Amino acid sequence: MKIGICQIKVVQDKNKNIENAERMIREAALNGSHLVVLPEMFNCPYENKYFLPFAESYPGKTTNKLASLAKELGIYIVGGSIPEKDGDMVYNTSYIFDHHGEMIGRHRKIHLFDIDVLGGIRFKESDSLGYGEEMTVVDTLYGKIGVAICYDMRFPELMRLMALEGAKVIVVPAAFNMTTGPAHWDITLRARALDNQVYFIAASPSRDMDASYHAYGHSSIVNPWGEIISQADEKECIIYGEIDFKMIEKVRNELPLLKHRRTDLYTIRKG
Ligand SMILES: NC(=O)CCC(=O)C(=O)O
Repeated sequence: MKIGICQIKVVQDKNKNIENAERMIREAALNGSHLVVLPEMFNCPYENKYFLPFAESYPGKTTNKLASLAKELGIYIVGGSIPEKDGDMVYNTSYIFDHHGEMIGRHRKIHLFDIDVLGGIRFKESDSLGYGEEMTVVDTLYGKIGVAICYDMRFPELMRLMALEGAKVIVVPAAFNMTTGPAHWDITLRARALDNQVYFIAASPSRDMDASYHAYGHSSIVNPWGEIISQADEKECIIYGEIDFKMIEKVRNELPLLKHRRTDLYTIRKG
């Protein structure tokens, strides 16, 4: 399975963002991608004040475009994430489409990015967004794929549950920043891939120093041995990588971490 990650430059015009995503998805498909991945909030600047005005209910303009592209091009799309409106709530939501254009999964970000790093970044997603409540693992022709969004990847329990649920590939639309990105991006992706013996696919927007949030970029594909096999810099681009399912089995057989877990000891006992 060939993966294409579109590291999109997000602007303040939703239509332009959708057009740009379409252009890049078409290019990635033309170059042989079976699964195309977009970044977190790819149709909307990553700032609380934009989430509600850019939000749409399902089905909407953005998801209709993704569904029709998936069908026309015969590819799977993990549609980054967009602000999703549901009643009075807005969620940070990723829609997943199969090669027939059917929506096969929807992940609402479970862990909201509420942080305050002294001298660095402060962000409080929960000021404008609601919490997702479910893990997302979808069935594809290629096997099971887990989907989570950005800050979700910092929670090893969720990643492990997806692996135990059968995911061989974990896809994470994301948007780390210039405080945490240089310090934590590579190491987190590599650790999650290594711990769970999965391919780990992380998609970021490109960096725009004129925006209020400076995305780290560095969209990456990491193999189950923890090696980065493809990585972008900070600019708009598409990167590619092959998923070798035999390698997942080989690593899991040679180093049977998932089998060696001592689950009998992993419960905190009181008293
Ligand atoms: N959009 C996000 O969830 C950002 C997460 C992030 O930057 C981090 O350090 O975690």
